[in-house]
Amino acid sequence: MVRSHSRKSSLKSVDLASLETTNPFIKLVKDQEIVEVPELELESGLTLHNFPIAYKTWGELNERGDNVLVVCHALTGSSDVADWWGPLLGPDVAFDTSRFLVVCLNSMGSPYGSFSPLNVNPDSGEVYGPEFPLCTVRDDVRAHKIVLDSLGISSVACVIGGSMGGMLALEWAATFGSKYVKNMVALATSARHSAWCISWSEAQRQSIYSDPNYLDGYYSLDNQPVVGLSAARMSALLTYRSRNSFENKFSRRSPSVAQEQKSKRKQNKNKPSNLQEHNLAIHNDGHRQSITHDRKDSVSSDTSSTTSLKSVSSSTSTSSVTSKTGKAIKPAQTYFSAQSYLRYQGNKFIERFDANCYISITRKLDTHDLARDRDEYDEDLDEVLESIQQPSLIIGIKSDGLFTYSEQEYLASKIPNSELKKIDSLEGHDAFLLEFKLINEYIIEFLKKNAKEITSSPPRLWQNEWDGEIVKNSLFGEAEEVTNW
Ligand SMILES: CC(=O)SCCNC(=O)CCNC(=O)[C@H](O)C(C)(C)COP(=O)(O)OP(=O)(O)OC[C@H]1O[C@@H](n2cnc3c(N)ncnc32)[C@H](O)[C@@H]1OP(=O)(O)O
Ligand SMILES: N[C@@H](CCO)C(=O)O
Repeated sequence: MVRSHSRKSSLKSVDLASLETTNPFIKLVKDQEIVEVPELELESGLTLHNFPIAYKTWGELNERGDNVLVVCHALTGSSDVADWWGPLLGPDVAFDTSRFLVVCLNSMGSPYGSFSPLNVNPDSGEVYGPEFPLCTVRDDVRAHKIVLDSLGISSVACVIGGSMGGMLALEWAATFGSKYVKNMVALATSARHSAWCISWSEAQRQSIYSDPNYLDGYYSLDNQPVVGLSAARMSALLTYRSRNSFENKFSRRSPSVAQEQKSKRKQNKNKPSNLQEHNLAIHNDGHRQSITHDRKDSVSSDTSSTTSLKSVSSSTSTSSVTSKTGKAIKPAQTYFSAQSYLRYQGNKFIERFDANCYISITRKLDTHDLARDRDEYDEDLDEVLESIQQPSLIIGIKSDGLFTYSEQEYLASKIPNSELKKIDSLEGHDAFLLEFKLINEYIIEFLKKNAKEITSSPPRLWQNEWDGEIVKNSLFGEAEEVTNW
């Protein structure tokens, strides 16, 4: 793990304590900078003033101000590249901190420090909540460019991102051109959000809307619509993996005791005493907002789960629940490891994300269309892509059902100076966050070819904190040789 070395901006720093008053999620990201962007006109025509953008940097800027890698995060990521692409970050790996200044800026709408529904609206004195303005991917890159300027950056050696981050990478390349953005790497992404992806966003937002605690988005943070938000994350996760990765990982296994504990599925102390309670317990297992506990002791009042099927199962094998004819009831297995995984992931997510932010940032994805309002190309997507002059690397995942491999083929077929690489992983879309070895190799190879002046320069002798130890970067050896997976 490499620690960040903050590069200071000439923009005013935001008062963190005041931001944290209304946004408890900011403190999940350590050591980031948050600056105030004085003004930006959004694509919608609305002008924002003095709004926060969070960022982190690693490495040092060279004298020319051009050894910069801009790394863009995905939907629920933050500026902390070390947190989600850690193995790619450090001396001599893809995001080579001994030669590049690596910068990651947080997208608007995210709860991790940039302008979001959790900020106070100066006009009302209340948090924006559902009144937060629509911000697009193009708005993000224009806001982020203002921050890069404030860091003394003259041009970007390469912009890199996966999924939503890939949308930003494409917008960076199209908006600022090849004089400013020299190269681009886009993984598992699209030039415009597909009908399939828009539909998944919609289904996830509907989960949130249907939570009685949602209150049109005017909920208080201590009573978030966590049921809807966790359901949204569960269905999103299914789109991030593949059928075969789940089959491989879980099959029809039951969860282990540890997994069951992780999913917070409580044992019901009161075993079902009759057939109705027994059936009810199976029926509502995992229902987070069960009201039945008001009527029956036999159903847990725990907010994260209701009655434990395990107790039901054991009760049915050992208990006296019987049919009218006195026959012991033995239900088939109804609780599986795959379920406990989803419940755990849902629980984990509500600890780190906000429902209005989720709605805002999924709407951002839906608006993504590289051709929108690019009148010089008659809003023709082929023409917009053909205008991207930068050497580009497109990385696609064969099993990705969300941003399909054929979408990556399309990008590579239209962007003139591009190459396409494949990740043959079972993991589906999220392979862009998991298949570090291959991604590292592809990016190193691409940068060696296209950012040769920087990759072949001697490492800058800044002191690097690696695994807590202060070490000097090696002056010898090729990147591949020192990459120990
Ligand atoms: C401040 C911030 O948090 S910034 C945001 C960080 N996140 C991002 O950037 C978003 C991108 N990242 C992601 O989407 C994910 O982290 C990924 C795709 C990279 C990896 O997902 P993970 O959840 O870490 O991995 P995976 O899907 O394998 O799940 C592993 C977890 O499920 C648990 N688990 C596995 N099987 C089961 C099961 N049957 N029942 C219960 N739990 C299970 C594991 O114990 C593990 O728990 P842990 O997270 O407490 O270690
Ligand atoms: N797992 C990623 C997927 C979105 O591309 C995220 O949560 O950001």
